[in-house]
Amino acid sequence: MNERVEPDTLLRNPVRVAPTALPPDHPAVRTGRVGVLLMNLGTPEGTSYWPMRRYLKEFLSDRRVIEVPRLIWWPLLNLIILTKRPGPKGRDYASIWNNERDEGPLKTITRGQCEKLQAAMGDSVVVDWAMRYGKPEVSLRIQALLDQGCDRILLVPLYPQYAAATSATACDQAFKALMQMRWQPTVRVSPPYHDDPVYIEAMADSIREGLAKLDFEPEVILTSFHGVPKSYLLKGDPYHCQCLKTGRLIREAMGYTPEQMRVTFQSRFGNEEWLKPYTDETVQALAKSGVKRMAIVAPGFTADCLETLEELDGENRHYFEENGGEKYAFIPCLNDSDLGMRVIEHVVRRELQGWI
Ligand SMILES: C=CC1=C(C)c2cc3[nH]c(cc4nc(cc5[nH]c(cc1n2)c(C)c5CCC(=O)O)C(CCC(=O)O)=C4C)c(C)c3C=C
Ligand SMILES: [Fe+2]
Ligand SMILES: [Fe+2]
Repeated sequence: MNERVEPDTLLRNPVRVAPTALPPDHPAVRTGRVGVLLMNLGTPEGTSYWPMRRYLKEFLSDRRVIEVPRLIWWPLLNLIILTKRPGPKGRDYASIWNNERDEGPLKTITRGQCEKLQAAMGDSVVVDWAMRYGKPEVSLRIQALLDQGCDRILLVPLYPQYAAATSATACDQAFKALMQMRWQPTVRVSPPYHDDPVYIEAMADSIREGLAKLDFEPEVILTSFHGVPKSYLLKGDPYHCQCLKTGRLIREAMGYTPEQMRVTFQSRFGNEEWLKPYTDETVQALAKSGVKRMAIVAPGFTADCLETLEELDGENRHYFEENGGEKYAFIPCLNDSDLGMRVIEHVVRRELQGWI
């Protein structure tokens, strides 16, 4: 017999009964499942010129990231930046590339987080992951969750601190996909967790674990966050304040003085003033002032990526050593470690209350 689904059971656990409205595999059938979509920034598909250019073009065309008027930005981006930047940045990416999987570490780690979260949550939810720029696309992964019967979706921007340039643009991308839908799923967005005690404790534990592996005790530890232009702070973005609060809470949890553990901002781009103090300048100044042993950690990154592995573990290490520093340690991000998964699972379970 040709099995059918009763119209009123399309919403929950379709029961196969005598022929009525829709076949059970019709795309409109929703089975009342809950989806969780982990969203991170994105990474190029390859390290050669064209994949790098495509990635940078998508990223740097985002008005949430670059707020310079288009009339000025468009020629600058297309004529200069997209000609010059893909080459050297591609080489930087090649130095940290996961050759086994042929992908950036950000992808490998985010997939790992997704798989581990799915294992921890069991059948109660369907967990997936997507990238704001590049692949896997947010719109396709939302569709994949719908195809698996999800009628409620929790969007999880994987950024402890909120910034319009990261969390908001990831959500924009999800909402853009929802705009095309007749039957939208019900959506929740997980909030920033910059001061959540579970996150702060996980960071403190991870730093303790990192320090315990060293053959030296750092005189100074930097907590380095990705920067944004200072003008974003002045326009009301809470990112700067959230970073400072995270930095203070981690420092207090570890019992360091403000001299021993400091917040800095890295990865500046262009000539505008960005959030200060700059990580690279601080590293150089510390070495020049006679500091011989330092460590650096990046609490704002949920996964290791170009900005941590190449910039913090590579570039800044050289700055320190070139200027008289002797011992330098980079402490990895939480990634898909037990500590990292404790944080993600905590945030997800809290935001799913009432759904599962
Ligand atoms: C030019 C403006 C940029 C702003 C503003 C910005 C904010 C911002 N970015 C992250 C996290 C990441 N950024 C990464 C790489 C990266 N960032 C920018 C520019 C801005 N970021 C560029 C151009 C790049 C690509 C590399 C380069 O060309 O320099 C990454 C790494 C991705 C990877 O594949 O490894 C992350 C992660 C945050 C958290 C943030 C503001 C809060
Ligand atoms: Fe960035
Ligand atoms: Fe960088």
